[in-house]
Amino acid sequence: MPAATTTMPAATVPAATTEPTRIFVKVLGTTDPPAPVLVYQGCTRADLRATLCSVAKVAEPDSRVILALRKGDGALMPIGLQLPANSQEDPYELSVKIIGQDVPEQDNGSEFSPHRIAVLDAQLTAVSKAMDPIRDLHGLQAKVAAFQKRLELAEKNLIMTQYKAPKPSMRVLKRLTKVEPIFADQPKYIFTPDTVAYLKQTQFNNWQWEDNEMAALIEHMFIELGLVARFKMDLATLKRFLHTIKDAYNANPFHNFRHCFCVTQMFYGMLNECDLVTKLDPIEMLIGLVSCIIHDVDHPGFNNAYQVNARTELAIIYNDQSPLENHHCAVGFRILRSPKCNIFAQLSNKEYEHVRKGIVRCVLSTDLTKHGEIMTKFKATAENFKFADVEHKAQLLVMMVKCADISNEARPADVAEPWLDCLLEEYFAQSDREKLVGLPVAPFMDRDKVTKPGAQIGFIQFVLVPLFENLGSVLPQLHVNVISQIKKSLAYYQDLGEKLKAATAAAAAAAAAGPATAVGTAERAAPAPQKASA
Ligand SMILES: Nc1nc2c(ncn2[C@@H]2O[C@H](COP(=O)(O)O)[C@@H](O)[C@H]2O)c(=O)[nH]1
Ligand SMILES: [Mg+2]
Ligand SMILES: [Zn+2]
Repeated sequence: MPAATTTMPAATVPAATTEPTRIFVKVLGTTDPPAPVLVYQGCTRADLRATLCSVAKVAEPDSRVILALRKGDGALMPIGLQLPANSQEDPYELSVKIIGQDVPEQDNGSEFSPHRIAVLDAQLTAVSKAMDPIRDLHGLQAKVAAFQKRLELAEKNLIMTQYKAPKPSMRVLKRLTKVEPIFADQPKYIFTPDTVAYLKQTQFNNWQWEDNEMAALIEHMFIELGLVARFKMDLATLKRFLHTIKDAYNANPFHNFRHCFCVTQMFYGMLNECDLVTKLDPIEMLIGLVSCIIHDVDHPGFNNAYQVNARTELAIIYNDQSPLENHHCAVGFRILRSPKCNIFAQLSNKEYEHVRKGIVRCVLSTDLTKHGEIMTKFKATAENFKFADVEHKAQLLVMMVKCADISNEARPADVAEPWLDCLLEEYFAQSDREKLVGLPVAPFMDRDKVTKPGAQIGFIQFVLVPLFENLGSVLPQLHVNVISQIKKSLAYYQDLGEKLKAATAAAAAAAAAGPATAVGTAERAAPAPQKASA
């Protein structure tokens, strides 16, 4: 006999305007038949959670209750109002975990039972929450170091202190609809001539700056390149655009606003060091700069492979085709479309179309699966490169944005190495999650397989050096600071790799000789070589 239909709480059912969606939900670990649930348009996600809890006979939902809804094929379904209707024969499977409870009887004992996964998921969430202060500590250490550096620079009069506005500064909220006005008396940053000259160098140290300062430095680039004047940008709009973008970057270990700043600054550094400011049109510099700024906006911290394998919303929306890069582009242009952030407001239609086309091309080109194709095309173009050729310059911009995106190892060692730690932290968080939910794990992301030299040697040898040398065939000035630094980095990691190999062999020999003599891991036993700096 079919179970009685569960409907949403009466108070949340709107005055029947649209037919509700009927879904069937089977509670895992019970013998109850699939329960029909009516999902009304207008109800909230919280209502839906409450209803699912009542179907599973769990008391009031709170943050300790973890619900996981899967289709029959195992795909996780977001518990939201767009759940497609299904049938009693093919119901959604609902697993419930209450944090703090042991694995109950309904666990079928299998390591990968949906219930066990829900339990592990809940534990991971709890552990992750508990880790927050530790992550903060990591961030705090970097902040303290940055602050010390600022003090040193201030003492040397290299930077001027921030002008404090008499009114409290306005907070720019995360979502576009809440963009707040920027007033003329907002905190202003006045950078010394030394700082603005330093900003033009590819060897710039990003770690000394807070987020607001980095936004102000990017604002400075627009002004200094003449883009504000040429495209009649309203300065308050430019500030709001930059702050809205800043807030739309997530606090990931790697894909965060600081990465956005580094990429943008490397692009600006290359423009200057390679004499491109006079060779490119303002509109081309605008395309490159804005591409860098939006290129990873709202990155979720999980890469394209994860998006596809976990069948996430982004993978569905973009049909597995560069879901992240498509998303960054869409979010960027959505922000730009808002009148309060539209730095393109004064562009003619023709100019806007050119800019949009160029930016979309550059951002989509940052998907490394397109790397080979772009390299081959540019190699052919570079043989007879002409600054008078618009398509040649469009390809140059693509290459410059790609280079800037992966340019950490082109910076001095003390700037580059912390970025590798950030990247690995993000990789490991992804692979830990993949292991937990049974998704494929890429070896280069697996904490049990990755070493720093292992991560860098191949990447530098087979991606970075060929990429920068390809661009360097058109921009030979890149050899002076950038390509030479990349090669120093390669030598450093090759040296570290050798030392690690020797230490691993020594540790294995010691272990074979008897457990008492095997001390520490190979990595700990390896003497840390000094990394060559610029
Ligand atoms: N092994 C390394 N991989 C790197 C490094 N820098 C970047 N990357 C990889 O490239 C992509 C760049 O694209 P993004 O738009 O996601 O930033 C990044 O995700 C890494 O996978 C590096 O130094 N070493
Ligand atoms: Mg990206
Ligand atoms: Zn990036």
